[in-house]
Amino acid sequence: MANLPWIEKYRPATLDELVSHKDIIDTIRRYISLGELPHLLFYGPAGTGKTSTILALAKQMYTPTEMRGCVLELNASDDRGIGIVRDEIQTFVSTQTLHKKGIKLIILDEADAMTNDAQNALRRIIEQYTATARFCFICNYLSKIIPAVQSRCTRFRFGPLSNEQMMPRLEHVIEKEQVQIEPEGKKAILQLANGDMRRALNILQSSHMASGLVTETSVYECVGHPSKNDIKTMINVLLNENFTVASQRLSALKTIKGYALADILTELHRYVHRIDFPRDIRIHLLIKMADIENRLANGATEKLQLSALISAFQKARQVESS
Ligand SMILES: Nc1ncnc2c1ncn2[C@@H]1O[C@H](COP(=O)(O)OP(=O)(O)OP(=O)(O)O)[C@@H](O)[C@H]1O
Repeated sequence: MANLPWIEKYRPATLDELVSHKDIIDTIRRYISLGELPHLLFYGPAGTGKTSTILALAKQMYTPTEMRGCVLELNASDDRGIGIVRDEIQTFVSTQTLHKKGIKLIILDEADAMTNDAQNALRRIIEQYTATARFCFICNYLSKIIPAVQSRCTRFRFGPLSNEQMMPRLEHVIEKEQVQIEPEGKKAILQLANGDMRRALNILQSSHMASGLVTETSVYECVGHPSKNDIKTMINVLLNENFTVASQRLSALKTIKGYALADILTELHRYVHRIDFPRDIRIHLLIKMADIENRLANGATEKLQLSALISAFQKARQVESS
């Protein structure tokens, strides 16, 4: 246990340990108590407890010995094509087990990576073995699950966790691991995690390992995310310097600190909303920044996109002064 990453060490073992999504957990508890589990489809952003919920449900439904025979868990490291459906899943659901107690559970984690052929092949199997097996599909993008599979399942959306929901869990781990941390450090972790509990625990663990006392600065440094001071400097440069100076200073800052332009854009976005720009200028900046983010996500070079960002601010200033 001691060597485990904290995300695994503190993976909720029971449904009670899961923070948030109370409605979903209550509904699942009802299914278990009535012994009427439907096929399930959990979807939503990463690190919100989808896998933990189904694993906790499985632990509640089966003893450890039964788990081995009754639960099949497939994730992204397994083949996602039609072969796995024909071979592994079909064989698993059609084989009799020594434990006659109940139904089998097939967990298809990261189901959005399954090919359409594989999902289509599952339609028959889901219906054919509905008396003896239940399927749980887990994915980030609902649109990647074919409508025929969606309509066979009861869907649950796991939204991002709020800071109020994450804080007690974060503090639980801080206490157990005796992490020295300042209140501002906790706030920085929650802000960077953005509703993803896995990310929050990973940042906490790496910041703790990197420095004795976890502070706001050490958290930002640890993940290589632009600090508030550096963002203020960047805004200042963008709003006041000419193109050449802005280009030199931002490139230098970016290189020295190793910041990614995508992270800089995320932080600038907050500022653009906060600064009192005239309406047209704000709209111009937001559209340009969204374009740059899109191009970065599609593999454009950072150098050219940084120039595009500086140009967007230069243009905004021109419009404002004219
Ligand atoms: N609701 C929650 N309550 C408590 N801990 C959580 C919760 N959600 C996530 N965690 C923590 O984050 C880790 C990752 O969670 P989990 O694997 O369940 O996320 P997921 O929603 O399945 O993510 P992904 O879509 O990336 O697979 C867990 O091991 C646990 O430590």
